[in-house]
Amino acid sequence: MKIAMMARNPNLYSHIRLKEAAEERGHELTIINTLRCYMNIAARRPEVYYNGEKLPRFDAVIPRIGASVTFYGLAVLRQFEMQGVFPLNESVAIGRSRDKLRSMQLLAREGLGLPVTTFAHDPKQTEEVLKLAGSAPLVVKLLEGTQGIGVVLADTDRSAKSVIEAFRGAGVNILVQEFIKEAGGTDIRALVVGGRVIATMQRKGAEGEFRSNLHRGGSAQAIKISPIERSTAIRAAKTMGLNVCGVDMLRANHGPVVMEVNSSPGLEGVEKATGIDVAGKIIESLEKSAKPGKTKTRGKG
Ligand SMILES: Nc1ncnc2c1ncn2[C@@H]1O[C@H](COP(=O)(O)OP(=O)(O)OP(=O)(O)O)[C@@H](O)[C@H]1O
Ligand SMILES: [Mg+2]
Ligand SMILES: [Mg+2]
Repeated sequence: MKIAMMARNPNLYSHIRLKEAAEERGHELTIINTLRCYMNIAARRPEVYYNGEKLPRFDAVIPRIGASVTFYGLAVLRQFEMQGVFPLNESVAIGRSRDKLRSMQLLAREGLGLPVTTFAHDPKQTEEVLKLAGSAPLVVKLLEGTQGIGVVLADTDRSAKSVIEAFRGAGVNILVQEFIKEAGGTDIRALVVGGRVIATMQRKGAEGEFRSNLHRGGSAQAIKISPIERSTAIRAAKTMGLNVCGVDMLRANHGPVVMEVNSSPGLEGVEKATGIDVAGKIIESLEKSAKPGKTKTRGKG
């Protein structure tokens, strides 16, 4: 196969591993800097240009679109989809997963376990939102945050109120969530590839930190998950329409709750913690589905 990987930094662990895994299996993988692509979107034959040249037709595209370049990255991905190139994850599914509020609404509709989550626009409703979410401790988080930045634990209703007001003052959208204390600063990341859970790890926050993100100093180890956790992860991936994703869950007293679904999961933490060749499994799943012209949406949404 001729595979394109949209990525800005070719030297990231995940990108190096995906390239290796593709080449080991006899494929050709070209890394394309997403932001350096340009295109004539009105052309009848959709093309993508790069470094002054028209890119050849690929059989598959692996989008690794960072949160900060979602908007442009998805436009480039759609252009590939319109050519019929099979995307590892479709643009619509990635777009959906980047919005926590939208994601949670879809997951709730499927009956998946979620932390109690509230949202309001008008600052006058702060008190009501707090009441709906239960009472402190509460987690206040940015709708489009990443790496744990913009996730705040408020120990009292008063501090919750001031955190909400501070975020509102900064003009950003937030969610207010019940704090799953019993998770004890850990969460579970299940890597779902092609409808199967292929690797699972537990992340634990640094001492005194409730956020388990590896970027915030957390550590990871392999873990076995329960059948309910497994089916929750698979259903979450399916609901989001993602072929490859990392489903993050918290172990609540009443069962697993989904926190978020990441469409470009990092491979370093999970491969090192589990010893599983996640990159290889991703390429293998691509081999099964990627035939030119097999994209379902062709960018239609
Ligand atoms: N409701 C909650 N109850 C308990 N802990 C929580 C809750 N929400 C978030 N956390 C902790 O904070 C961490 C960061 O939260 P979350 O994953 O929502 O943020 P993020 O910024 O999107 O991170 P990511 O880089 O994974 O996208 C979680 O991994 C979890 O450990
Ligand atoms: Mg996130
Ligand atoms: Mg997270």
